[in-house]
Amino acid sequence: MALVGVSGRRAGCYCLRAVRSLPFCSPLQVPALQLHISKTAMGACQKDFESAVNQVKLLKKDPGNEVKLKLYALYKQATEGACNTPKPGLFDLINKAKWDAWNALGNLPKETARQNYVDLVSGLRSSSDSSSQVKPEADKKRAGYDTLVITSEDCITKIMLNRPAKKNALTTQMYREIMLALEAASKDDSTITVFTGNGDYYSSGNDLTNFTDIPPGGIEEKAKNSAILLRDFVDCFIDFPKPLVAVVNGPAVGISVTILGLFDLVYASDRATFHTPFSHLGQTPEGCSSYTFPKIMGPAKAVEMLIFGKKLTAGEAYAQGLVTEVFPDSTFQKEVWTRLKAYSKLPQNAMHISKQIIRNHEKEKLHAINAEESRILQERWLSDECMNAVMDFFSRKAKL
Ligand SMILES: CCCC/C=C/CC(=O)SCCNC(=O)CCNC(=O)[C@H](O)C(C)(C)COP(=O)(O)OP(=O)(O)OC[C@H]1O[C@@H](n2cnc3c(N)ncnc32)[C@H](O)[C@@H]1OP(=O)(O)O
Repeated sequence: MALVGVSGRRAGCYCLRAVRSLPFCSPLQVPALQLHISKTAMGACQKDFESAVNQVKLLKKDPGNEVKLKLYALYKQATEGACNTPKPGLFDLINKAKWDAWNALGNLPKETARQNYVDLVSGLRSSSDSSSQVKPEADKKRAGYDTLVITSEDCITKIMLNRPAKKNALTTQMYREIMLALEAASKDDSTITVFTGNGDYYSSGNDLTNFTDIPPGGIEEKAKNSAILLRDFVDCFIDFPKPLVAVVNGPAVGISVTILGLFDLVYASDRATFHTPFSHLGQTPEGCSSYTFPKIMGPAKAVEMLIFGKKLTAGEAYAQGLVTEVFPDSTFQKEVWTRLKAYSKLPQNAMHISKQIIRNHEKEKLHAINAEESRILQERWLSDECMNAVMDFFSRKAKL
């Protein structure tokens, strides 16, 4: 089984740009996914799986590169199991994107991968079938994401973190899906892109179970991979070309707070709090916050947050310039979305060019800071301080 005929373009956020250049030659086929069923793909839903593989070739509409990558990864997982090939080189963009997508599935069982593949194709078929009908300009949920709900309406693409039972803690898969979603949003018709959380939390930050899934190369390899993931993830925010808005519906922790310094608007419910307990976790700042926070709120207040882990209320975060505006929780959604819908009607090009003027001169510096923060964290994650903090969380001794 092979993915064939792919070609790449040069890129900064290389993983995602590689996805962009996955080819789609004919509107009636998915030639990048010329799949042959492997004999290893046995099991309860084998027939459904084979049928789904065939249906992919008959899709009327290009499902988009992120979905194609997802299909590729699920197919490989279903037929060969966990990613077992060496990681392609840094500049082998296409193969690295494919490898990353497959590797992100970790130890997902083959049967689950088969089922997920079947479900994904079924979703694609129904959206492909219905897209040939006349449709109102309706809210369209994007297929191909397990941890996010992505919709586009009124020229706004909304990326909603969707693990409410886990307080929207960010798993490895979620980081990858967010990067894919940002890449797609940078190219879609929307004017602005919005992040928010489903449920009572905006996000509880990095999912601490990310530290428990240790690869064969041991914890050093885990730390190295995590540092690369972190750097790539934050790079996508630094480079994002359209106005980026955070609709902070509830408490925010860790990396979900630090990257707010890279957003263009931050609207918060008065229920939201902002907490970066890095020292408590034996960790250090990321998301460029070691630079953006002192710049936004002054060094004294930044130190209180980033070194001493002071949790800010929404009102305090507003007073310190991290938040643009705070709304009462009871009217938060209504007020914010009314505002954003009005903003989204402003001339798109003017807004995007203004963002470039405001942000571009700092991009190089931000990338360097991101690389340095990620490098330092790679070491921190191997420290006793950090490992003990993670173990404390799982033994329920510690809570923020
Ligand atoms: C690769 C890139 C790395 C980037 C690094 C970033 C650094 C950071 O983001 S540091 C911040 C890490 N986050 C935390 O330390 C938060 C840990 N969570 C908590 O302290 C608490 O869960 C909470 C204060 C957020 C909420 O407490 P509450 O009592 O309301 O709810 P819980 O019962 O604790 O949570 C429900 C459910 O969700 C699980 N969960 C919540 N947050 C996380 C998390 N960050 N990682 C893993 N799991 C989390 C929690 O365990 C519960 O699960 P169960 O229902 O299965 O017990």
